[in-house]
Amino acid sequence: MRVHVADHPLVTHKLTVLRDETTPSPTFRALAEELVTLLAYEATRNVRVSPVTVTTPVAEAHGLAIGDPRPLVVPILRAGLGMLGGMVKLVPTAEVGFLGMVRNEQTLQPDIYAERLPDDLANRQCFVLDPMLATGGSLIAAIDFLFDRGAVDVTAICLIAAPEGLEAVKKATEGREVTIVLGALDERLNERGYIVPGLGDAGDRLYGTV
Ligand SMILES: O=P(O)(O)OC[C@H]1O[C@H](OP(=O)(O)OP(=O)(O)O)[C@H](O)[C@@H]1O
Ligand SMILES: O=c1cc[nH]c(=O)[nH]1
Ligand SMILES: [Mg+2]
Repeated sequence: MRVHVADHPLVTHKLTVLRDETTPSPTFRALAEELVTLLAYEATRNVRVSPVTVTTPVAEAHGLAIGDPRPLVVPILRAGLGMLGGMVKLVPTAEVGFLGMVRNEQTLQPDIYAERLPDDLANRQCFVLDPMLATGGSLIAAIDFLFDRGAVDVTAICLIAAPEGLEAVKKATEGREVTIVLGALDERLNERGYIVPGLGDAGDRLYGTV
């Protein structure tokens, strides 16, 4: 598993405002989109491309086009939806599929309650969006789901992760082509499975639920 933790003042600045409990939902939503755009730059480093030639007003230019089949972007509902706009801004030709997941706050086990993805993901590159990687249970379930459908590699973009969750994902995905791109790797999980210092419940903060 490849892990990349962004080390850039713009990312850290935006994350700092996102973490602040006084930041209201509209600002939180705007920042989540901006952050994913910055992280997507690294996450798409190995996106499949094919060579193309275009004609400029001066000469022929050899370049690249985002590959065929198109990458599949999968936001994990609810909170991952807050990252979708930023991702498709950067990769507008991507296909988008959805996975609805909720973590049982007593057992901390994830449950998949909705799915709208292509049946066959053979040979597809997938980009999973979820702001929080806490115990890792949700991301492991999402990655398993995509590989079971035939995906060949999965890159997850998360704004904040806990070391315990990152380790769990690493163990669970051994031997598979998995990349995790993070805005920050925080200190730990608390006794309720929340990331410390984290930002609280990302879904609630995005959508104003209290
Ligand atoms: O790593 P884990 O311990 O599995 O926790 C992380 C998950 O928890 C949050 O979703 P939540 O279940 O709160 O659903 P929501 O997006 O609808 O708020 C978050 O967006 C992740 O999907
Ligand atoms: O810190 C956490 C843990 C799980 N889900 C969240 O939204 N935040
Ligand atoms: Mg939530």
